[in-house]
Formats: sequence, structure tokens, C-alpha cells
Amino acid sequence: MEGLASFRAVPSFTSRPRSSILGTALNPRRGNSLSLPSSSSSNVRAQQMESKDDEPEPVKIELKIKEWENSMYHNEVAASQGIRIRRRPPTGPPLHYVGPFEFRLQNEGNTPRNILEEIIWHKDTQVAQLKERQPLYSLKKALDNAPPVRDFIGALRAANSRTGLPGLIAEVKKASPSRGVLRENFDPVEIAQAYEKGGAACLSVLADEKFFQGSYDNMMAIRDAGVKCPLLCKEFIIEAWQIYYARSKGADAILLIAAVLPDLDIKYMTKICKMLGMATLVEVHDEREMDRVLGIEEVEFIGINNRNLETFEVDISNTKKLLEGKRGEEIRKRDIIVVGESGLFTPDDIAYVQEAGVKAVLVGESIVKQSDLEKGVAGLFGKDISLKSV
Ligand SMILES: O=C(O)c1ccccc1NCC(=O)[C@H](O)[C@H](O)COP(=O)(O)O
Repeated sequence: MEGLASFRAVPSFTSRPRSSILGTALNPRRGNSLSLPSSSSSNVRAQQMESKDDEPEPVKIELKIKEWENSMYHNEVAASQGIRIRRRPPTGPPLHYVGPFEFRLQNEGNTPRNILEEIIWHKDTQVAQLKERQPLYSLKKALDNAPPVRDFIGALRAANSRTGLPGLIAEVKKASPSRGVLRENFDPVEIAQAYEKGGAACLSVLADEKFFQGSYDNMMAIRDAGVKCPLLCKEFIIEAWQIYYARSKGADAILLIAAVLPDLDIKYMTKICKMLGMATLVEVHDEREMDRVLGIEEVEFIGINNRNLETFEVDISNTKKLLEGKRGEEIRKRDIIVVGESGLFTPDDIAYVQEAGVKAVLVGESIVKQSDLEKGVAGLFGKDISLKSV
């Protein structure tokens, strides 16, 4: 797979001087054959798309140089699609390695412009470190032991027909940059079980530690406890590697944020998810992002975030605005499931976004703050939506 999506940032480059990489001897003749195990499973097809970790060392280095050169253009390509979030600091990484010390440069160029950009820059560094610890080839092996994928979109459709209300994706969310800590006594398994009992169709589990106090351990614990609701890994995905990682931890769906990812990345990552059997929720916030995403044939599941992730402003009329006119028509024609996300607190809010055309809602704050979570779900919908109610 050529293009922007296949040339990702080079993790180790963020903390190593370029000369240490360029000074390494290279083999200019790049072999194209891939030694993959023969199997017809979807995982293997996905492996073939992300194969460079299986390459011999000199080829890997050459690829990394190409990645580095191409990543320089990433911000430019993204900007041409109206994406304001930069993948990494334009003047170089914030951490500079100088002998045994590291120091942080603070200047206008390498200071994030908003919280989303700060999250993405942090994620870039974090993913780089995780990838070094668990490269793709070993991650792919871990997929063999991952629990089976459950049908995320199917669960939402089923809940929608069962209750006549939008299917609920209930968020296991301890804290957020905009609201701080939402729930002090935070037991992810207890929360997940209560949501499920209350009638949630699916769960969204925050995986980011730094900004949301979430974790992949939470997601695994929820799965291991036997919760049947399919799980959305709520993470800031910037590399395909993270999709495999999420799958290895039991995720059934992932989130892609259009404000962060260029079209080619969305397309490429959606294909990887499909091969792994996972659902891809593509999140938009404005008309421009919606139009970009509707231009991607593979997209079948769209989230409209009522929260502007750059300013934290929440306005649920955003969902209505983005589903009006031609956009709404196209969505209905393609039978795309739309999720109304953020800022939903009351039965009136739910009715409002349902009227606008959503078949599902993603809700965190308003339910996670309730002392009785099961009742919290019923309170949000204005009625008992649990399985025992019908
Ligand atoms: O919630 C935040 O403050 C936030 C900040 C920066 C990036 C993402 C953020 N939230 C992710 C979400 O969109 C919400 O967790 C989700 O839609 C649920 O929202 P809510 O019901 O308002 O908790």
C-alpha cells in the first residue's frame, strides 16, 4: 500500500538525531517478497497490508528513511484537507536528546495550539515507544489469542429496533480534559456491568491514560468479566499499529477522528478494521469533515460529535445541522448508522438527536456521574430500556 497512509512517523526518530539513522549502511536493493504464513484468515490479509516489520533489517531502515521523508509532508497534506491538527511539532519533537540529558524546548513552533493537538502529539510519542516494545509482527501473533470480534453495528441496530430509541453506546469514562474527574470511585467492570444491565447495546472504553485516566487494562478486565456488549476502544488512533493493538486487547470497534486523520488514512484504516472484522466509527464535527467522510466509500458508521474537541464547546444542534438536506439523504440512501455523541443529558436531548436522524448515541458524563448507573440509563431515556423491560 503506497501513499501517505503507509509512510508513518518513525518512532525512534523522535528522540534520536537524524544522523544516527542516515549514517547506517543501507542495502539499496529492496526485496519485495513477504514471508507470511499461508492462511485464508482475515488477519493474514491484514498482515499483508502492514508488512514492513517482517522485512530484513537494511530494508526496514530504508523504509524508515522513506517514512521520515514522507512524514515531513504529512502536515501539508492534512492542511490541504482542512485538518488543523498537526501530527507532531513542526519544528521537531518537543524532546531533544543531548547526550545523557533530554530537555524540552518551549517555543511557539512546538507548543500545541489546543488540547486535541496536545493529545495527538503525546500519542505520537507514546505509540512510538509502544511499537518499539511490541513491533507489529509480534502484535499480529497476539491476535491469535484475542477474544472473538462481536458485531458492534449489529448490536446497535438490534437495540434500535427493540426499543424504538437510539441504541446506547455507554462510555466507561473516569475523567476528561474538559470536565476533570467525573467519578471518584471508578470500577470499570462494575460500571460496564451496570450499563449492560441498564440496557446499553455497546460500551465505549477510554483507553488513553494521560488525559482521560483510562487504560487497555480496563477494556480487558471488562471483557474478561463476561460483559457481552461489544466494545469500542476509545483511543486517539493515528497509526494502523494501534488498531491491531486494540484488537489484541479485545476491542470490537475503533474510533477514527476526521479532525486528525487525512482521507487516505481513514480509508486505509477502515480497510484494516474490515479485514479484522471490526467496526470503524468515523467521527466528524463539522460540514467539511462530514463531506470528506461521505466521500469515502468504505465508511458505513459515522459519529457526529457535538463537542468541538479544540475548544470544548458543546452544542447538540450540531447533530441536526450535519444531518440536514443532501447529507442526510445520502446517509439514508447508504444506510449509514449515525451516532450522536457528547452533551446528551435528558430524554429531550435523546429525542432531539433521534428526530435529527441518529440511530445511536454515545454518552459518557451524564450517566457515569450517577450513583445508581442502571437508573442513570433509564433516566437518560425517560424509561427502562433494559432487556427485562420487554
Ligand atoms: O470529553 C472531553 O473533554 C474530550 C476532550 C478532548 C477530546 C475528546 C473528548 N471527549 C471524547 C468524547 O467525545 C466524549 O467522551 C464522548 O462523546 C462522550 O461525551 P459526554 O457524554 O459529553 O461525556
